[in-house]
Amino acid sequence: METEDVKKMNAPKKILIINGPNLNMLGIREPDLYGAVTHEKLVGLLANWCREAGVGHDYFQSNHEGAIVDRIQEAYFEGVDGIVMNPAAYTHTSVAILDALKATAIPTVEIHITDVSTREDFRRVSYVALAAKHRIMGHGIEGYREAIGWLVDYLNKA
Ligand SMILES: O=C1C[C@@](O)(C(=O)O)C[C@@H](O)[C@@H]1O
Repeated sequence: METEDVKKMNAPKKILIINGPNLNMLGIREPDLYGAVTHEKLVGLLANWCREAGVGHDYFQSNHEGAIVDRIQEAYFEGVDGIVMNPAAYTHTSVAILDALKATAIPTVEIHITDVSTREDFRRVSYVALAAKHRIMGHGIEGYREAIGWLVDYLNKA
């Protein structure tokens, strides 16, 4: 078999993008911090960026911790190759989401629109970071594009 064929066989096929609580309010929510791009617009951008990166994707947004845990577990049984995740407020509180990421061992990139390291003290703690392969923060919506690119590169090399 040619090297190019092996590369294609091993290329990541599908990633899951998860947005946590209140990210469905993008465009309305504190635009000075989170910008003017609406959630609907972001969903379209994510689809474009995944297409550009040559990877399929599913998108999931929830305001509920358990629903996010369920979705991560489902991703494992579906054979999803990687996760891009903005856990939003659950970043700073959720042992359950950390445990789901550890249980499934799906390579995950954590992304935040704002730079959580320069905001309130409680935002400096990230449980998800303990399982994430990479973190991107403070690059606005563009951070999602970087996260997709980073994950696809990582999966291609893995
Ligand atoms: O909801 C969010 C969004 C956020 O994850 C971000 O994308 O900057 C930062 C979190 O602290 C906050 O709770």
